[in-house]
This record gives sequence, C-alpha cells and structure tokens, in this order.
Amino acid sequence: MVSSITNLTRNGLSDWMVQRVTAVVLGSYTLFMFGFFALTSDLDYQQWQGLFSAMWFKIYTLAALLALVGHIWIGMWTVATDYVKNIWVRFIVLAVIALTNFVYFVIGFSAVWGV
Ligand code: HEM
Repeated sequence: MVSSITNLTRNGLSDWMVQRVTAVVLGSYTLFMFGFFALTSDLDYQQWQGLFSAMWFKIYTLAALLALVGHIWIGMWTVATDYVKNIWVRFIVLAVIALTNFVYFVIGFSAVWGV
C-alpha cells in the first residue's frame, strides 16, 4: 500500500473532517466581519483598532488564520493530487502553496499581534 506523507493529518477521513471544521470557522469569521461593517456606522481607525486590540478578537483572528492555512492546504492538496499527475510538477505546485500559506500566516500573525 502506498501512503501519502504530504496530506495534513495522514488520514483521508480526518482531512475531510478538518476541511469542514475549518470551513465553519472561516464562514463564521466572514459573517462576523460582514456584521461588524453593517452595524458600525462611520467606521474609523479608532473603532478598527479597538476591535483588533481586544484579546478575544486576536484569538479569534488567529484561529481563523490557522483555519485558513489548514483549509487551503487540505483543499489544494486534494485538487493537486487529483489533477496534477506529474510528480515533479505536483511537488512544485504544493511547494508554492506551502510557501504562500507560510507567508500568509507570518504576515497575518504579525499584523494581528502588533496591534
Ligand atoms: C470563507 C472562507 C471559506 C469557506 C467558508 C470555505 C468552505 C469550503 C467548504 C464547505 C468546502 C467543502 C466543499 C465540498 O467538498 O463539498 C471547501 C472546499 C475547498 N476549499 Fe474552501 N472555503 C473557504 C475559503 C477557501 C480559500 C481561501 C481557499 C483557497 C484556496 C479554499 C479552497 C478550497 C478547495 C480547493 C476546496 C476543495 C477541496 C476538494 O475538492 O475536496 N477555500 N471550502
């Protein structure tokens, strides 16, 4: 049996579950942001900074960032292993995705914890 060493949890069923759980976190964060924009009139820098400096929101944003990188890795890994058949092309595609994910996370993390 050939087993993959690049999928997130090394188990297809767990990956499937993590993909759904991360989707719920991302969906709730998106809805929250829509709600915040809709309910905040004349949004200014102070209100925006107030939101991002609250500890609960830093943690929520960090959870959304972790969910984003996990979700992207599982989703794109699934697409790449289904459709990119050449092993070296797939390796490059997945390496680019891993690097992009890493950059997203580092920039997002430093932006949130720097406020
Ligand atoms: C608000 C943000 C997001 C939500 C709520 C969300 C939700 C979902 C859900 C529910 C699925 C499972 C669909 C199914 O298999 O029936 C899924 C799959 C997928 N998501 Fe997202 N997603 C979000 C953001 C993203 C982003 C930013 C990417 C960037 C690449 C992405 C890439 C994928 C891919 C590639 C799949 C397909 C995996 C497959 O074919 O098995 N998603 N997403």
